Amino acid sequence: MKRLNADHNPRNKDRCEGQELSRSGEAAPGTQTGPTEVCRGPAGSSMASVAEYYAGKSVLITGATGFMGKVLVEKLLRSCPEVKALYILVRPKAGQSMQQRVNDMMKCKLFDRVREDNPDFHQKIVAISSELTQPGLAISSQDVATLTACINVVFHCAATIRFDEPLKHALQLNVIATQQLLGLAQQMHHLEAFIHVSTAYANCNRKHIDEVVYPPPVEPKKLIESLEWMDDGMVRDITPRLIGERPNTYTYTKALAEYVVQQEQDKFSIGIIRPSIVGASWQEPFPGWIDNFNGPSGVFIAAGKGILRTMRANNDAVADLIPVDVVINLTVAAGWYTAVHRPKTALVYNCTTGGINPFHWGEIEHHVMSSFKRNPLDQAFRRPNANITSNYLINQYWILVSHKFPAFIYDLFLRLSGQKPQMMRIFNRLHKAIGLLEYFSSQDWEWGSENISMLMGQLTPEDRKIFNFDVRQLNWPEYIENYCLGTKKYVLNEDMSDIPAARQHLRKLRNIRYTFNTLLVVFIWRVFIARSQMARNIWYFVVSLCFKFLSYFRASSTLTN
Ligand SMILES: CCCCCCCCCCCCCCCCCC(=O)SCCNC(=O)CCNC(=O)[C@H](O)C(C)(C)COP(=O)(O)OP(=O)(O)OC[C@H]1O[C@@H](n2cnc3c(N)ncnc32)[C@H](O)[C@@H]1OP(=O)(O)O
Ligand SMILES: NC(=O)C1=CN([C@@H]2O[C@H](COP(=O)(O)OP(=O)(O)OC[C@H]3O[C@@H](n4cnc5c(N)ncnc54)[C@H](OP(=O)(O)O)[C@@H]3O)[C@@H](O)[C@H]2O)C=CC1
Repeated sequence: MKRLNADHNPRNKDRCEGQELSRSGEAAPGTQTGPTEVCRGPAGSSMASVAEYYAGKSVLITGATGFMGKVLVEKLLRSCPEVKALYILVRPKAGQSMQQRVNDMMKCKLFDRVREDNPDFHQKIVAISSELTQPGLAISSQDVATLTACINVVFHCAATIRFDEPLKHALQLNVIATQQLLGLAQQMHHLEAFIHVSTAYANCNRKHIDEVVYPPPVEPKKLIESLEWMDDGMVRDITPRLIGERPNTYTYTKALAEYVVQQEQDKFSIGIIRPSIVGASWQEPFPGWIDNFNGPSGVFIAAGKGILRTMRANNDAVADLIPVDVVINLTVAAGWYTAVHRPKTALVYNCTTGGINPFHWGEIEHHVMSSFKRNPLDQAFRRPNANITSNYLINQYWILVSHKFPAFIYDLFLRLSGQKPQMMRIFNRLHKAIGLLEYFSSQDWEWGSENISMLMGQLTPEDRKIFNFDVRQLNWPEYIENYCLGTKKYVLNEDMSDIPAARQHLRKLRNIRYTFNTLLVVFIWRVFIARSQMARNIWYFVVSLCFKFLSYFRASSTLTN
């Protein structure tokens, strides 16, 4: 471990020696953040509660229109009501101007509680036009001047989270844009904390992951320079060699980004948050809030609609889901801690559940299925009945029997009735998506969580409740139930009052299945009987046995009367 010369920087003058809270030693010298040393900030500031700290502060958020960014904006407005302003970097998209997008975002149900507390909450949100893939993040010089003059805390959430992103694009957004944002942060006169949102899977090539920044797979600067002159075809060809044991360009570029962020730890105080698989909210602002198909949500929905019947996953592997509100509470608290205590080196927080309150994919399957049977989704294709298996061949068999065959029959029916076939197309997309997720559901990892415990210990009892990230209290079955309901209400926008009709629909599907199965058995049997003497003999034997039993039963009941 090399202690970096934080005190060479005038901004770090009042950093002081602190007590050691955790020690982990695997990373290479000069690249690891541990042991995590903390130090007291200026007298009095360490006594401030989280909300007191954010009072009067200006905060910059990237990725505020995304899943986690929105929850972060909401939480800061609701639980730190004295925050001065939230500057959010937003780009125009899909024919909508930046302002239209921000207006739509603020109308979202997620903000209902904030709206109740403060109907004028939108006045605190300042949208700044920015395209992160452009030079200078495409922020106007006037906006740069505003940001450098007033920002106290930066939360960097923006990223491409697609698993199939071409390397050049993933690098552009996840690494180069991060570098540019760090450049902007350096110019900020009053910056107190820079919080970077990474992923717990940035180092998924390791089995045990400590709260340290590991050596990058390649020096980011060199990679950026090399990719500059390569055309897309060349980059595509060398991507598998570059990403090595990592499953995709997403985890690879997130690992590089962590390193790039850590390189700036001498210049300002940094925190790196590493959430695992972020799911619907647990408690805040209400249980079950979710607004996208990413990660497990798409899988749950596909299973709830009866489309997904089989997937490769290990029943006994830990499903490291983490509720979005837990991640955001930790992020806000880490912002407070980083600003107030000014750690000498970037502190990494592994925001995971597996080591603290483990739950397994097999259990997830059970609870998701029973939840969707109790509260079905509208117009299910078949009755929800998904099974996970770690066996490749068994999975392939069920894909053929339970995915491809029904899709073929359904598309045939659509064709015959003059409609456009669609089921095969849906299944092809589903297979692509689950194929990309299987890596994460087929194995498990261990994450160290000393910094999380340390942070929890630093909060006042009141803050521990307001910014709760103690997942020991998480009741998984209840959480999964609310998660499934959340996908129904907020992702699919289905009406809860239609649940009785959805149940009726499932009963209809069950009856269709029973009828179909009975007809199939009768048909096969008839074909068999017509062709085989042995089958006929068995059939006569069974029928005569039934008759004998009936006559015996009749005779014995006549005698007793
Ligand atoms: C009950 C059984 C129990 C099962 C248990 C097993 C569950 C396993 C779950 C494992 C999750 C592991 C996640 C690991 C997360 C790593 C953590 C992070 O840092 S990173 C954070 C995590 N990052 C991610 O999760 C990113 C993963 N997603 C991707 O990379 C891309 O979306 C894509 C490659 C899958 C499809 O690309 P492309 O073909 O260009 O198409 P589009 O993108 O345009 O979408 C097309 C359609 O598909 C829809 N849909 C989307 N996702 C899913 C899904 N998962 N599923 C189903 N559907 C999905 C989408 O809504 C759309 O529908 P529609 O509007 O047309 O109707
Ligand atoms: N979701 C998960 O399971 C996990 C997420 N994370 C991390 O959390 C962070 C947030 O993830 P999440 O909220 O789920 O992701 P989303 O995809 O929901 O949000 C991504 C955000 O980044 C913005 N963005 C993307 N490209 C650009 C661009 N070129 N210019 C400006 N803004 C851009 C998006 O803006 P726009 O709306 O304009 O597209 C959006 O606001 C990411 O860093 C991710 O790596 C970590 C672990 C798990």
